[in-house]
Amino acid sequence: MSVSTFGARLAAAMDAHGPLCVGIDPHASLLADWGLPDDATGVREFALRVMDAVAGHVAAVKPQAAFFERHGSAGVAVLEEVVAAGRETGTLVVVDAKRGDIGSTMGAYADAFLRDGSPLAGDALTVSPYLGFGSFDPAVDLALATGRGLFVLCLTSNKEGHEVQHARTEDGVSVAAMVAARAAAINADATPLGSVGLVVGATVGDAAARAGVDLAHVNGPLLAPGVGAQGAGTAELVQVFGAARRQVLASSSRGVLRAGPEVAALRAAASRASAEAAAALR
Ligand SMILES: O=c1ccn([C@@H]2O[C@H](COP(=O)(O)O)[C@@H](O)[C@H]2O)c(=O)[nH]1
Repeated sequence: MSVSTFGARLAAAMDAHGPLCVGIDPHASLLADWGLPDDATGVREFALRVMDAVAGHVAAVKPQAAFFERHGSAGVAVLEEVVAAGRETGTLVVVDAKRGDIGSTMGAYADAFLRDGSPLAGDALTVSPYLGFGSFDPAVDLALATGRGLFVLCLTSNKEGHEVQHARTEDGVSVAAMVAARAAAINADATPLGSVGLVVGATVGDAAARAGVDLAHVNGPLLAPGVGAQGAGTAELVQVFGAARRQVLASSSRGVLRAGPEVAALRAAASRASAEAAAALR
């Protein structure tokens, strides 16, 4: 039986719902604003309410694992419920756990986040390439075999990212350009979109050009955090992505979540953010 690829499913979801991913980041401060306790029961109410509001209305959701893990096993169990809710509602789930380790350990992370039947396996996982791109070959292999995807950190939205990402390898190319080229090689023959994407912050300005990263040739999705709370909007999306804009999945967490706790208000905020991203990227 052939599996549909993550790239194909994401392209279809963006065509159907627009290019927005809503981040599910149950910050302690947001739990307080929503009148919820800062424990796993509060996180559960928060996360499932966001799913109620946006599932079926946006292309994807992106639970940030850290905000679930900080509540221990009960929090991780809530993350599993979010993954299950995505599966039940047909909403793509990008688990933002930024895993990266030596290959033998990466195989265990791949089992946890990418293997069929694992309760933490959504549709895609964020990974860190700073132990070497080849170190997560086990994750690439399992993602491609199971129709899942990866988003590899390339040009991150934080101001410190350039220290590593613009550094030059011994071949004289930037680390970010090397990461992008390796993803492009894996995606080379994929249509309509490959399944190994990059994380490129919507806040990075002209960083892709400065680092020699050819975003349009990655042939994979570009996850763009930084929209909303970190200051990026329509103009920044246009500036950062240019000719690569059709590949972009813009991501906003607090920018949408601050509209809660009412489901209708959350849905309206997501819909506004989605329309703005679409205007910039289509
Ligand atoms: O470069 C990156 C990579 C990941 N993130 C994550 O995205 C969200 C952003 O949240 P906002 O509330 O919309 O600022 C968060 O989970 C980060 O860990 C990122 O911001 N930048």
